[in-house]
Amino acid sequence: MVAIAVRAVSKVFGDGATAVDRVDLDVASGEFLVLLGPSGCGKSTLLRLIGGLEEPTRGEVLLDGVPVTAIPPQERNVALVVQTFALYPHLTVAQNIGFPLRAAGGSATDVAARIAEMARHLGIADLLGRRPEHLSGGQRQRVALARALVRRPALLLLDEPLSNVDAGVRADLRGEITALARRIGVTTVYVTHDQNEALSMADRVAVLRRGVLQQVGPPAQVYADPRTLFVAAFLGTPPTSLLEAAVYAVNGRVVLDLGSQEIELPPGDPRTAALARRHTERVTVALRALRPATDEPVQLTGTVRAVLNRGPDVLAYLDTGGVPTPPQVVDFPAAGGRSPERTPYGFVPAYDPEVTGEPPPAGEVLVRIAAPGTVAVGARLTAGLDLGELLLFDRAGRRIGLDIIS
Ligand SMILES: Nc1ncnc2c1ncn2[C@@H]1O[C@H](COP(=O)(O)OP(=O)(O)OP(=O)(O)O)[C@@H](O)[C@H]1O
Repeated sequence: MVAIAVRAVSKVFGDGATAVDRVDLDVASGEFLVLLGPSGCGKSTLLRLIGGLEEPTRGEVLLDGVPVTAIPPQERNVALVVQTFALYPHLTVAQNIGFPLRAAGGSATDVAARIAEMARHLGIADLLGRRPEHLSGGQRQRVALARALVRRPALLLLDEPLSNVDAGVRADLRGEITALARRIGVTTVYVTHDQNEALSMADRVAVLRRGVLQQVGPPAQVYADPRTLFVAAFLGTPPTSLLEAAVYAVNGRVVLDLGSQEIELPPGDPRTAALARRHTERVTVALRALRPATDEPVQLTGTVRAVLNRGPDVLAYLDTGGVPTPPQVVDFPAAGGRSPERTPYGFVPAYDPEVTGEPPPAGEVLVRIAAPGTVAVGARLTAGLDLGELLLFDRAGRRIGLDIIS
């Protein structure tokens, strides 16, 4: 096992594209770290930089304190498995798994024992005589993992290894990979764009956007306590609802005006001081799926626009009449919006001057209704709001009041 230190690493490709932008990251020995982010955010490039397969333009990567570029490839003891891992078609499963050991001059007995051990770990002992063409996608990735791990690498790098595998098998393999990495003791960096995969597998998850590291932490923490609007929007099943609000903060009263409804923060809410400085500003309110109202002091009412039955629950798409922030979280301050209008509190919010054009569709929040409950399209529905779970972001996508909360 090896500890990874990424120090102020940037990677700029020949065409000028910055794939990785001043990333600092530490991965402890034996840790399972997942790099998460949308397509093109630099995950694979960062993984390759960690493995020493790419050289940083600036900064350096150290494995157990030694810069990787200083270590010859054959001595790096790094194994990489990618999405479409090529097995040798003319070799059997056993020969494929044993290939790296034979290439390194291992004895026949030792090679056979290690093949049997890896095959047992990955549940493919009955496939050893088959050729890759007679394997399913999931079985092939098991063989690829066995071949990567048979050399007992100190560092395992996995680049979307399950994206070509059927959904059911993928769920099984997620659990097996994390259990196996822990059992055999290998530091693992796993790349995915799938938040569920990341949250279910990682000891810690590192979220990347456009080459910039947004946040690193245990899955539950990154989910519950996102530092940026991007992280809040990227993590959420069902998707996080994002609404625009104008801040009214006068005489100790703090109201988030959503257009047709409002959320008033109670006196003493830890975010009050931060919001008091933002009177008349426009902020983004991020809401994870709500529940039908019971006796919460703050509630949102709307018309049910669509209903999605998901088995264990029903998801209602509630039109609250508010203004949405685009879910893809475009670069601020260019987010879509509406023409400036006075709020009921008598001020014109500080909207971005460049915003013009059509008013966006009305803001929608998702309400999760426990099965077997249901709700009709067109019905009025009131959702309850837990203010402790309300996330607020400024126009640069930074969390408001985080300094107070954390
Ligand atoms: N060899 C290369 N030459 C030029 N640009 C590259 C090269 N490799 C990656 N890039 C660019 O760097 C950026 C990051 O790419 P990278 O493959 O690391 O992203 P990713 O998050 O892994 O995406 P995906 O999930 O789609 O694989 C992209 O804009 C990509 O086009």
